[in-house]
Amino acid sequence: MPDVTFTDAQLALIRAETATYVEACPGAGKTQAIVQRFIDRPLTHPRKGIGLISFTNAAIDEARARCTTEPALKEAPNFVGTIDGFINRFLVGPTFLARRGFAPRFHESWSAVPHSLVKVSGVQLSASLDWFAVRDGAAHLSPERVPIERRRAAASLPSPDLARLEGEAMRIWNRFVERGTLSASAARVAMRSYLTDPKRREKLGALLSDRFVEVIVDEVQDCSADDILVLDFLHEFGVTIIAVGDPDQSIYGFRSDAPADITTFVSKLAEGERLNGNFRSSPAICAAVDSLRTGSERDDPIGRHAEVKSPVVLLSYNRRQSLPQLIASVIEAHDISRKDLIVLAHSADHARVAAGAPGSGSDSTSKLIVLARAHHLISDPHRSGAERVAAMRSLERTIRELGVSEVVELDHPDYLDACGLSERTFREGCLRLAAALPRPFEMKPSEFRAALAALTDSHAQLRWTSQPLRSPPGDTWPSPPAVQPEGATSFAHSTIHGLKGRQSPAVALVIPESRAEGDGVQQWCGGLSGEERRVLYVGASRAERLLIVAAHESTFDAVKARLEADGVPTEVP
Ligand SMILES: Nc1ncnc2c1ncn2[C@@H]1O[C@H](COP(=O)(O)OP(=O)(O)OP(=O)(O)O)[C@@H](O)[C@H]1O
Repeated sequence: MPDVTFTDAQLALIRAETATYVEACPGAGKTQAIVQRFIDRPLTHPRKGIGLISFTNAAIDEARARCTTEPALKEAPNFVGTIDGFINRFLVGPTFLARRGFAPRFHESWSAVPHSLVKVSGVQLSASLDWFAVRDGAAHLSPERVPIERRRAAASLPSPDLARLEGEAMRIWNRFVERGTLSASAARVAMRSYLTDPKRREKLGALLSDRFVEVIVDEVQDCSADDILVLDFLHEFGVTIIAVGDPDQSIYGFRSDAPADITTFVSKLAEGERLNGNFRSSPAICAAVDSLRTGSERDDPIGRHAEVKSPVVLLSYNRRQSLPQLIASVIEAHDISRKDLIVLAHSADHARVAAGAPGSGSDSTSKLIVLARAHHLISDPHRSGAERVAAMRSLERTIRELGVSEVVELDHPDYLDACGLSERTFREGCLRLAAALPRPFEMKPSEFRAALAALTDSHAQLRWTSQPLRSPPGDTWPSPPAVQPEGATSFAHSTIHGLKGRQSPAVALVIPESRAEGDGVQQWCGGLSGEERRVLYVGASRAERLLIVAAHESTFDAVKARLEADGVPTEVP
């Protein structure tokens, strides 16, 4: 960890004796301070543990890295992890086991679970189970969870079709839960029901207050209504809650179907001094962040970049493909090395293209196309580790869905048993399959299908069949993924959500086309608060020395005018 001298406000947070909430600006050292608290506190109670819960990996990674010198810190009775991990481990897992006699299996989302696609014959839209919210035993398609490119199709579904789709979603959901397969949202539904049963609540409360003396919560603004239920429950049973957050960085509202009342919860805690000093960013970046913030607070640049004079650089673009070159010229002029820049956008594909990396291609759910795309991503050395792992999971899931009739409906552990495989040998089998395939997008879909049909050893080992695979119309691939030209390099890139809690010396923030139904720039320039504006705020506040705002030409004038009106030093190269 960097050698830091904590400020008085940070020290007050590190040493608070009672349940406390502290609000802070971006880069205020919240994460640094709570990790320090986590390291310092375990001696406060001889037997009980401390929990550190975060919504981003930044705090978790930092805490785990610090624990390498004292490994006992991350062991029982302490806990370091996400709120999902906390809910599964301490609330849903043990209660489910006690009630049903077997332990549930948890998945971050349904997308990793085979057979979780919701399809109804005669209904145009096939839906991910992740797009539904379940309340009181009924599934509701939640438009905010539908990817933007499918949202219109979802919104225009006739009501009878929607009802059938929701009915089918509930049926699939119940079947999984019955068998003990739970996504994070299914675990929350179970948790809600456990916590509303007074006897169970009492029992769980006693267990948890015996286990934890304190739970520290980072990024509390990202709590859903269910997360608040957990914190409220812990507070009620006497576990000290230390919460830190920045309300303007709340960018996960789209995941919940009910708004979380964070204000009421934090009002039950003592309010610590706001951390206004921004250790991360230069003065121009702090000014841009102030402009993007809905409230009137001001960040004070107090860190090692407080003397950096660079203005915020504004770029206008028409096609995202033109951005890599424009960005390269800007960083050269500002003496920033390529490795110090990250391109950020709301959408992963926008960030990728603006960074000069190839796009992902079609989002079709046809199994042949899914396999082709997964194979392409796995074998592309320019893809990040995370992308290749996600592609591997998608290939594994598809192979399971292509299972022969005796195994296709089995739950994963039963499937492994039936095939005589372990999780490791199953994964190795899928990896071997991927390695044996030719490059799909250099041949016709029917030829790729024939190559899959010829993998008889793999069919026998993993018990799958290529028979249901169909070639797309005209035997041509719909929008195959682009290939990185030989010798070309792209910038690092990420979604804004993906860089939450972290920072980079230089950031190019890509603002997309203006949208008739409203967008972040309209909220910002119209003085309105809104999640899309907050996403821009989070993106801009990741920058340490140089912020490039690359705005589509449909929003550029508005962005420039707003920044200038707010006194932000800008430069248009
Ligand atoms: N007292 C301090 N002195 C010097 N540097 C500090 C201090 N506290 C934090 N920092 C540095 O400031 C940067 C931001 O810290 P940190 O990530 O903890 O902020 P944060 O409040 O969690 O930010 P955000 O909410 O925007 O993600 C880091 O580089 C950290 O090392």
